[in-house]
Amino acid sequence: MKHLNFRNGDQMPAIGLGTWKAAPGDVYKAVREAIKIGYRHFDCAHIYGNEDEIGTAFADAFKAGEIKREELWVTSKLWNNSHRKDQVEPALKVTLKNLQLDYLDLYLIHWPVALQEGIGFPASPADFIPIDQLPLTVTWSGMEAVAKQGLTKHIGVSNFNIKNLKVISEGATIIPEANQLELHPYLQQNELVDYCKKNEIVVTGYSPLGSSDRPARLIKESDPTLLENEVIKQIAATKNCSPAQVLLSWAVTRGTSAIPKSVNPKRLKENLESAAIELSTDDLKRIADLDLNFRYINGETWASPGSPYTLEYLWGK
Ligand SMILES: NC(=O)C1=CN([C@@H]2O[C@H](COP(=O)(O)OP(=O)(O)OC[C@H]3O[C@@H](n4cnc5c(N)ncnc54)[C@H](OP(=O)(O)O)[C@@H]3O)[C@@H](O)[C@H]2O)C=CC1
Ligand SMILES: O=C1CO[C@H](CO)[C@@H](O)[C@@H]1O
Repeated sequence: MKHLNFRNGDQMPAIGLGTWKAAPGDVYKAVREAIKIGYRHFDCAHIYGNEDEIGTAFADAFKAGEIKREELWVTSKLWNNSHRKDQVEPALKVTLKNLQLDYLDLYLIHWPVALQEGIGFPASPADFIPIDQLPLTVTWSGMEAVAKQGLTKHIGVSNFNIKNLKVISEGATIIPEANQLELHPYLQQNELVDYCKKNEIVVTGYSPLGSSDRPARLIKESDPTLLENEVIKQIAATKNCSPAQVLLSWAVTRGTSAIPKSVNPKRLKENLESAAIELSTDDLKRIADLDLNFRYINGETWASPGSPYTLEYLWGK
């Protein structure tokens, strides 16, 4: 298994298991199966609503002697309604309790967007807290505090552009160690990925298969999804592998991690094995040409009418 190195030398497995939309009942089985076949990296979040079931799967795998805690890499994320400094530790403790763990390997600020306490998703502009009232630096100081207490080994962010990374890095005692972004051939984000690499910020790509269990497609209904893209399919045919494996191999080849979600045993195996697939310079050139700057997770929830947040704030330079 390929790994990505953190600044202190800790290593995160390049392919992890995504758990968003993995339904109750399914996610327990998927995590147990994933551990059995060799997954060592799990991507979780409080907002996915299934951390308790994932925790039971971890606990049962430990009890069965299949794996030890220190052999796993577990990531979770702070939801947007807990951005005050004093909310970070209680939020992380809820996640640890649900996951039945003493510490996380990586804790991320899920979005650079603050919501009022208790709000899961905004229903009106009053549900937001404007960024000048609760700056990202305040949330980051809460993240530094939980890292210093040992509740998480590493801290980072998700959905941060270069500007927001610079905001929290200035004056920080721990420079962000990781950034989780939407990344796939239709959204390559080269400038942001390069910035992270130069600053030793480990990059994880989410929705690497185009989040195909969501209704979002491309600009037009007739456009192919990533898994149906002709170039991806042609490359897959030459390697006798699946389109998903080409997408995941591309992610790992460019030095990023990828966290495909699956609850299907055959696809779990296929995805884990993708890191062994070698892409040629010509394959990489053809995939580079597919970039459309197209987002499956477009951030519109946070930039709804009357919101203090805009798409330019989220995705601009
Ligand atoms: N930080 C953030 O803001 C975000 C983080 N994430 C994280 O990233 C993870 C992955 O992204 P996600 O949006 O779930 O979507 P993915 O791009 O991982 O796509 C998941 C879909 O692809 C299917 N699939 C899985 N493997 C294969 C395969 N080999 N061939 C064909 N289809 C396949 C799955 O179905 P099946 O399960 O039936 O196999 C599911 O329908 C999330 O689960 C979450 O952990 C996602 C979005 C935002
Ligand atoms: O990780 C993600 C998937 O789930 C959330 C919504 O339920 C998204 O907001 C988020 O980016």
